[in-house]
Amino acid sequence: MTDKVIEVSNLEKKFDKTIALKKVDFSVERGEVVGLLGANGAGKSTLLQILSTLIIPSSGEAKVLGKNVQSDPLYVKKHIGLLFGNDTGLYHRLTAYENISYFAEFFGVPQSIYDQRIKDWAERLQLTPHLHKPAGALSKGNHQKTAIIRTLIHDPDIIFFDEPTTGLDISASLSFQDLLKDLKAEGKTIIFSTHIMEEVEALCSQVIILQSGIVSFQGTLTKLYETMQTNNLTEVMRKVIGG
Ligand SMILES: Nc1ncnc2c1ncn2[C@@H]1O[C@H](COP(=O)(O)OP(=O)(O)OP(=O)(O)O)[C@@H](O)[C@H]1O
Repeated sequence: MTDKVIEVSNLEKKFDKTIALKKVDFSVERGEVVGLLGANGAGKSTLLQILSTLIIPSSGEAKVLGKNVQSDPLYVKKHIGLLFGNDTGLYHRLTAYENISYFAEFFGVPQSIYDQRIKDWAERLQLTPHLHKPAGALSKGNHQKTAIIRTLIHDPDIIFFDEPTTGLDISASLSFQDLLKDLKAEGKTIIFSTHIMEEVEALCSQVIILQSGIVSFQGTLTKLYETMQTNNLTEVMRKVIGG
């Protein structure tokens, strides 16, 4: 039996005259890691923002864990983690630790549990020496690592990452990839947008390609390679989005 945890049907989003998403249909099963690909402006962030209840669609429907994102936003918010690469939303005067623990308490995570999670993940992402510095004084990469831990601290079932490795160095990016593999092994469902093809090849069981707001492909990488008659993802994306 399939267990569809994300269902999107006929979804559209317009910003004045700009059509950001057009008749978008897809579903994601529990435990999938999905790479969301497309050129700048293709609609990736818009789609993730609708799934995260941050903006409302113009028409159509999006469901997360069987709940409509518009009619049940609180339920959806409780069960998702989200991170937007260009806007971490951290409080600059609070330390990295305080930013994460504030969020954990908001979600009712007991201190003994969140302390252990912060300790483990900070170690993995090489953030430990910076945990007690104000977020405003952190480098871009350490800021992003703090936001990654904050995204995961309430142990969400579904995780949306919009360009999560923005600002991370190679070592931290690889640690992040390992973290994603562990989350996948725990059965989490993850959708992440990225322009880094190596991340997609290393992590994704499925890919969704958006072109000018339209889903032009959804399926496994194997299927994508067969369709495009090459097993080089960068080549595929060059053909699909040009340049
Ligand atoms: N708040 C907004 N107001 C007006 N137009 C918007 C708004 N948000 C997005 N758009 C437009 O919607 C389209 C899709 O943008 P979106 O940010 O979803 O693309 P993206 O695929 O995430 O791009 P990138 O790879 O550059 O992050 C673009 O034409 C963008 O200019």
